[in-house]
Amino acid sequence: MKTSRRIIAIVPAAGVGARAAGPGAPDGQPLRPKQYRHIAGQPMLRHAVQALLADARVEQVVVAVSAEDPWAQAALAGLERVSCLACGGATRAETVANALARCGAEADDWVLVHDAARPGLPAPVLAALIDACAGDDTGGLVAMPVADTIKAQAGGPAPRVARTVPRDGLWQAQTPQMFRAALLRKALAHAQVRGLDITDEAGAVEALGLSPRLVPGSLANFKVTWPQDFALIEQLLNRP
Ligand SMILES: Nc1ccn([C@@H]2O[C@H](COP(=O)(O)OP(=O)(O)OP(=O)(O)O)[C@@H](O)[C@H]2O)c(=O)n1
Ligand SMILES: C[C@](O)(CO)[C@H](O)COP(=O)(O)O
Repeated sequence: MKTSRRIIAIVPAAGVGARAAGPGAPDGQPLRPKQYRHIAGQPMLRHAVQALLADARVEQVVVAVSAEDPWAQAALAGLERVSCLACGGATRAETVANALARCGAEADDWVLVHDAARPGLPAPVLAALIDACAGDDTGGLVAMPVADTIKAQAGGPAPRVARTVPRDGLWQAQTPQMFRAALLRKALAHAQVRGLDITDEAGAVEALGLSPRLVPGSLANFKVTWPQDFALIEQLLNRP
């Protein structure tokens, strides 16, 4: 029997971008979800998808959008190796699980999950993740070692420090995150049945008792989350 080892990317793009919305557009209309706002001349989603397509080992990019999404087709027009599924869920994890159920990945295929909100993924970071995971039994994720001193917040009306948290060995999770399709399906189903609040694929895999590989990421791969993030990502993506 042939062992399938394709790499299929899933881009969850069914969020509303509430934290990025700010006060709204100057004309009073609500802003479109952040993944469709233009950065360096094209939608954020298109940048994120192109970053994955830059590695020829990625066979297909599956973009998961919400059912009433009127923007995805235009945002992805003309891109090869890209398909779109209207399978958004109430949470990011649900969107990923829905896409995983419908994307056609076989058990042994690798699945790379990458946020639409991370348009600055550098090609060498993606290549390093694929290289590191291809020979790994569990899979892994891109992440950044914590550089700043970390404070835990105390209760009360205004934010105050409860304590300083030792940062040794702490990493900030980014995407892409790369796992075999069968493992990721099992992990997401397990998290759902147990009612676990997981915010990334690695978290679901960890809940099975496994230890995903950490691959150093990049500051450029930050998640566009707040209104002020657009100016920064615009500068980064406009750099020659
Ligand atoms: N139900 C959801 C929620 C999020 N996402 C996607 O998950 C990625 C990371 O999520 P985040 O940055 O938190 O995006 P939003 O949920 O849109 O942002 P917010 O929490 O500010 O509303 C984004 O590509 C977003 O579109 C998704 O596909 N389905
Ligand atoms: C998956 C993720 O990008 C890792 O940092 C992040 O958790 C997604 O954002 P959310 O705010 O947790 O949905």
